[in-house]
Amino acid sequence: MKLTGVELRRVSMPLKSPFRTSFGTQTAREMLVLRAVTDEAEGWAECVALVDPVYSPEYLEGSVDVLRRFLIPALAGRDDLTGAAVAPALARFHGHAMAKAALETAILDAELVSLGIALSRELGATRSRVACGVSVGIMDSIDALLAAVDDYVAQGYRRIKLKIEPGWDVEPVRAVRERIGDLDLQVDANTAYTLATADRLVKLDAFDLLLIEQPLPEDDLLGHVELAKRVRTPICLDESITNARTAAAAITLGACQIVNIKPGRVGGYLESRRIHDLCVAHGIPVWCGGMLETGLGRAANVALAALPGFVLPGDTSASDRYYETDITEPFVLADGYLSVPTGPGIGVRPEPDLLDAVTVSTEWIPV
Ligand SMILES: CSCC[C@@H](NC(=O)CCC(=O)O)C(=O)O
Ligand SMILES: [Mg+2]
Repeated sequence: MKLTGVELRRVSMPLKSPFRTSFGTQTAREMLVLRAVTDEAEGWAECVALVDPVYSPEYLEGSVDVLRRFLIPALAGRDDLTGAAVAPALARFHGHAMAKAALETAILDAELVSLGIALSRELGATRSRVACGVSVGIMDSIDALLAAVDDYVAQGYRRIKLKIEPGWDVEPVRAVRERIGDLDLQVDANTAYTLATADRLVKLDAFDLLLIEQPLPEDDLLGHVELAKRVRTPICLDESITNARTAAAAITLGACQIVNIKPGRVGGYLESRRIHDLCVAHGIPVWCGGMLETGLGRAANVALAALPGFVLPGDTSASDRYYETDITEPFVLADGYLSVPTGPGIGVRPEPDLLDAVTVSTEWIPV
């Protein structure tokens, strides 16, 4: 397969309601959609980098720049291009996992479409549907939080995840646990605590949580090792897990007992499968994280979440969790599950007029 060029499309999707985490509040999701044109098929993907480098060092304009100047040109001139060849071709460039993931996924999608193979099949999925959790932001009041949680429980979500930060942790978790009975419940701090302020997290042991996600800064593996000795609730890492090597280090050190696998954060779906395989070998449960993806990223995440080691509900919510209108056929929750796409590649395509309606700009990069 030979790459002709890549279209980079800035997209802005309004959120149905503000999504507040410990690192800020989002009211719209601006992201990058990639369309890779090859001599055999087109491939689609999205780059999940945020506009600001507040979740990880990557940010949207940085991804555009590194794709335009380094990553896309690195794939020029090859007539044997495959999805598996992308990461090695980009390895000399440090970092930029989300930009690399998007480019690899677009090439992998084109390859699988040309072969008529579904991404789920390529990755080794064993399920036809995946159990879904939902991520609930920090709210202005406990009442507002409970109203939102009631709605998600009524929709059938199989797990509730609450964003927390110092000052919004024990009380909201207690209120939600009392409200939802024994439904699966977990929290995500997005690095908001330090070992000095983490003692509050010991109080969360009273609420039978599935896990506490990324309580400390992403580079504080030893802090997580110490915290894991103080809290009974399992520690799950997100931002700290940047590839299979850091996953192996975190597991070996005892920094985490569960791993959130996010394809954009780790450089793509092939590295995600490597992390999955590593965690299964170590008896570490994994689940699929989310970055408020459109149906493009959501389709690929659901395919990944269908692998056998994904034993916990992921942040693979329905399209209407964040968006009135998705740019693909919407993903609709059925009994708390999403069906795994069966079509070739990622199994979905943007609907042109819906995509145009949220497009801010497009740029063609020939190779
Ligand atoms: C806007 S970045 C959000 C990162 C956050 N993601 C979620 O909470 C799930 C978002 C989703 O439902 O896609 C995480 O750290 O796990
Ligand atoms: Mg997280």
